[in-house]
Amino acid sequence: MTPEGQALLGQGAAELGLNVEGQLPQFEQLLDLLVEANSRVNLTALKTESDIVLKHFVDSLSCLRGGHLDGAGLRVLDIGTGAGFPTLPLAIVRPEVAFTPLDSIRKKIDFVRSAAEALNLTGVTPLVGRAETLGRDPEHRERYDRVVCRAVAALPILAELGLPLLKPGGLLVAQKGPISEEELHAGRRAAGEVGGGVTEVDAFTLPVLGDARTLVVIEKVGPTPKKYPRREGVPNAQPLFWTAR
Ligand SMILES: C[S@@+](CC[C@H](N)C(=O)[O-])C[C@H]1O[C@@H](n2cnc3c(N)ncnc32)[C@H](O)[C@@H]1O
Repeated sequence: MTPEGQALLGQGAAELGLNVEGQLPQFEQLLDLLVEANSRVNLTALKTESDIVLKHFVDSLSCLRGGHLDGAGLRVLDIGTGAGFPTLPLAIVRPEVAFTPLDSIRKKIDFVRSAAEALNLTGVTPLVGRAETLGRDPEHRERYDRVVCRAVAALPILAELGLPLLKPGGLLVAQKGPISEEELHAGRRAAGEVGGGVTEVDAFTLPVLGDARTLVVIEKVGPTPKKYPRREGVPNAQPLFWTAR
């Protein structure tokens, strides 16, 4: 990583209240692995060092706002992790947390697995599959303390995919760009339908770049009805309470 990249990472993390100096070698290695893998398979649209540092690394770390991922032994599922975001940056700074990054695309999870091994992130257990399938699997349903997801789907869809996987009292932390009142309203209704309630809507700007971001937190306050999640593809095709696309 160039000195400019290191400075951006340090500044971005500092704005989030984090000091990542000790983890700089791991972030540098992750950058190298991502750039190298991206030259062979298309893993992420972001290609420049500054984009990867700010829009992948720092953006993923912004998920730590609110302290919802602080706690040794927390079990965290990352739905639609893609090339490992937000899991990999989070696992670098929170090695005491157990992360399960999930994606339906095998080549993406192959990368996440090899990167986690190379970085010695022993708390990371990547999984190929769909959230709808996991949500109906007794080995995964109601087994997680937290579900995180970044740039995956509209809030009502995330509520249906995420809430079945949470233990009672668990939290879904959805990382989004700016969110419309309509999406938020539908998300609140969908959360209620699947046993959750929105407890926090944290609008902020991304360090350095100033892009608008929102962290929406949904708490699992009651059981999720057995009929959720619906079968693969249905939550996306017919989102609960949400028609505006
Ligand atoms: C736009 S990408 C975002 C990737 C990553 N979270 C990030 O922020 O860079 C969305 C990812 O979610 C995955 N995905 C979408 N729906 C899914 C589902 N129901 N179960 C598992 N993965 C899903 C896709 O395969 C894709 O890799």
